[in-house]
Amino acid sequence: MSDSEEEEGPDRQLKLVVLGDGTTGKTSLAMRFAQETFGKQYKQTMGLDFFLKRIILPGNLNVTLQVWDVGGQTIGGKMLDKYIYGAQGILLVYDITNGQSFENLEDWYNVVKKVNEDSETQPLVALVGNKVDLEHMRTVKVDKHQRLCQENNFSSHFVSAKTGDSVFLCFQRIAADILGIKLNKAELEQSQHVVRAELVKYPEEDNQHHNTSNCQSKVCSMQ
Ligand SMILES: Nc1nc2c(ncn2[C@@H]2O[C@H](COP(=O)(O)OP(=O)(O)OP(=O)(O)O)[C@@H](O)[C@H]2O)c(=O)[nH]1
Repeated sequence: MSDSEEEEGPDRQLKLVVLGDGTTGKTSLAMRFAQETFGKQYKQTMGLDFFLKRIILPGNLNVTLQVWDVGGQTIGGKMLDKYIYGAQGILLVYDITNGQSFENLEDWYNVVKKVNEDSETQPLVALVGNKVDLEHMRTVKVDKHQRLCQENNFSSHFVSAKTGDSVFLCFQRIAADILGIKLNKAELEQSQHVVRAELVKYPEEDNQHHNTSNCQSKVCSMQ
């Protein structure tokens, strides 16, 4: 074995399937994780999209995450079972501002259970509340989320695909849990994404207006 091989260690592949209602932000989450981008424009996923991302877990373990981003409209369709089959991890995603998307996770989870009913190994299931940047519009109480996790032994995550808040951490924790690796506090903190505030740029003439006496509250806004 060469030095570089020794340093890098063996590669592992994990299949993670992202499920949940349309517009909860599944594609945005996968794109934020795999490509560090976010698009405000909604484009419905027809069927399935794939994303690949290689991460390194403690012990120099290289893990390639295959993220299967399943369109919200596939529930009840013929292909869904096939997409879920063989997954080591399932992300059940809802939008914290949309109560129905939380309630509907029961249907998604029922499909997961059905697909795995004869399987010896069960996938790890993560409950992911997305859009925490819209905390002021939250309709799904944190208590409800925690209860569902406890009742079903789900791992618990709150993220924002928009700001990137806790997105890498979410995937890293899921991969580590599947592989039975413990992340220490420093590793967890390192993965916490610093939330970036966007500066609102006013047109030139507006700037003059804002540079007057009451400018303090208007020049810099956070979105
Ligand atoms: N504010 C906010 N908007 C988000 C966030 N994540 C996604 N969105 C927006 O929500 C809309 C839907 O996002 P998608 O990622 O396409 O949702 P999806 O779950 O993949 O939808 P389907 O393809 O229909 O299953 C888009 O307009 C996104 O820009 C988030 O964290 N915060």
